[in-house]
Amino acid sequence: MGTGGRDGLPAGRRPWRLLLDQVRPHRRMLLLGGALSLVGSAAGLSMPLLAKRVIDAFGTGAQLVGPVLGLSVAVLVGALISAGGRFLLERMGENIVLASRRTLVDRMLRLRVADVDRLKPGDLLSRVSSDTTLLRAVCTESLAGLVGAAFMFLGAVVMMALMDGLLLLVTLAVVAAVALMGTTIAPRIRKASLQAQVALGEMGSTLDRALQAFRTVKASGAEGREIAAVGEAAAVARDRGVTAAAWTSVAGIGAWMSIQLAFLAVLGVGGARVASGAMAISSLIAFLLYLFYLVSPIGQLIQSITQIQNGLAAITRIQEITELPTEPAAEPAAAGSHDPVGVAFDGVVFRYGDDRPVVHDDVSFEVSAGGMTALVGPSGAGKSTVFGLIERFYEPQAGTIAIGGRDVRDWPLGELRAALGYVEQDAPVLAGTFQENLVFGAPEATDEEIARALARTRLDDLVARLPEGLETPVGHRGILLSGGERQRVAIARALLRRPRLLLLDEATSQLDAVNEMRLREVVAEVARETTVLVIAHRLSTVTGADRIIVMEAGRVRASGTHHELVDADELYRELAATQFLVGS
Ligand SMILES: Nc1ncnc2c1ncn2[C@@H]1O[C@H](COP(=O)(O)OP(=O)(O)OP(=O)(O)O)[C@@H](O)[C@H]1O
Repeated sequence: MGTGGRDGLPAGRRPWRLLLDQVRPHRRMLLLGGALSLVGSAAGLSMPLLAKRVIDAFGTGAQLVGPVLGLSVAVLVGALISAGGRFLLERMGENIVLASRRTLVDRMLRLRVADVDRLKPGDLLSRVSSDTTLLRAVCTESLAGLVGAAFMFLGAVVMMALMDGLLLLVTLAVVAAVALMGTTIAPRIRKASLQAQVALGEMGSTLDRALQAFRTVKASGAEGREIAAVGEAAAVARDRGVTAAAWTSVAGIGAWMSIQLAFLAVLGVGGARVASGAMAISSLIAFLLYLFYLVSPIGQLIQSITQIQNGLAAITRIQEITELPTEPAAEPAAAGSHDPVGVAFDGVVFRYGDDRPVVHDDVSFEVSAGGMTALVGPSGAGKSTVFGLIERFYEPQAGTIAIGGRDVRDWPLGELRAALGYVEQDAPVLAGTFQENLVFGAPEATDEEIARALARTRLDDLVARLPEGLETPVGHRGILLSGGERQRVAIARALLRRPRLLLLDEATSQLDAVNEMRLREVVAEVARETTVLVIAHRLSTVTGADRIIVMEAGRVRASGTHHELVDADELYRELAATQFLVGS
């Protein structure tokens, strides 16, 4: 994101280059579409001359059929060729939008977790949907339109020069004024456009927040405030859009007035020359028609400048994402060993950012392969962060983390993640059907493996009761399932990957006694086959763990079995006392 110059606009001409990079792969289509447009324009350029011939034929009483036929064919062929060229350019624009969306999404999903933590999902969405759309107009109408307009402009100038040099000078003085105005106004349009897109992104993220926490919004009676917040962001986008429109109008009015002046001047000077017999009336009409051909490229120029400024703003926002570093490629690993592995943290120091507090302050512990180990401790002690570091979502500032005796940095990322099963805290189910959620991490899982995972997570009864079985939708973020069911679906999904180490971040929400017992059974059973590291918020779920590690304020303060810790560690004794008190 460090490319911003003043006003958040990119420094130098880089966005231009980026814009051309988008177009380069489609240059053949651009050339063909552009060429057709040019031929269409050339047909247009021939019209005033053909019209002059028709007028002269009237005057002299010569044959009319030839000139009229020529004019009609030029109109028809010119229109058809222009339409073909335009279609090709539009098609190219759609291809550019598709390519930029694909690149952007590919990049986004490969970003590092630490970077995505800082970004807003709604804003990211708006970059993929709305910013990319702006590129279409730039690459079709603007770039190709500019080429066509330049051709028309030069063609008209040449024809006018051949007809009358003085009238041409009058006309060019006007054009110079318009060009000067365009260069002053363009940066303002671009700035307003960038700000409008930023406001749109802001609106997207505000709406996204409200939709993600729909129930909380309603339960908090916050609908009105959230509606107002989204509306405010939309109003900012509108204001910026209006600012851009105002500058575009200024440019348009300026151009229009200059053109009127040019027409009047040409009519005045030309009329006098016709009156004195220095110029034929048909030549003045043809000249005025060419002036018309000079005017439309100027209009096109103004429009192109606006669109290009919008496009440059959009590409800046797209570039902010594509410039971020990505994770090393995490290609899915080939099925390797499924033997359980141990974990070792050695002197790990970690903070989420240079300006953030230390979360792990010299954390060291070892978990041997197989069996179940629990991480317990007060909220904020740094337990979930242990999982984030094992998955290599983040890199510690000091110390080492080894999985199966090998430093995590020495594991190919895909292989490391294939060896791990990770069950996030809360809402770990995506949208789609039961089946889609189960095989999310293991698309090649067989029906037999799915049935086994369902049985192991005690979900088989539930699925048997559902009208559509595995094809039943689970709702957005699994909203149609209960908290306990969601957690077991997430465990089943992790198990289908046959992990060598299962990381289970227990949901903080209270499960009912039946669900809690089921979860305990599931975990105990899984621990017979693989290493299970569970973050427990309820000690009752882990009293049977082989080993319990007690964390407090970013440090490991004790470890042992439940009974050892009740005897030896004050904090653990307190946690146990409070929880059993509450539980009884
Ligand atoms: N993505 C993040 N970016 C910045 N800070 C974070 C991030 N995740 C956690 N933290 C901070 O790190 C600290 C430890 O968080 P962590 O989630 O590891 O604690 P925890 O022991 O798992 O807590 P809990 O039991 O409440 O889930 C907290 O102070 C938290 O605010």
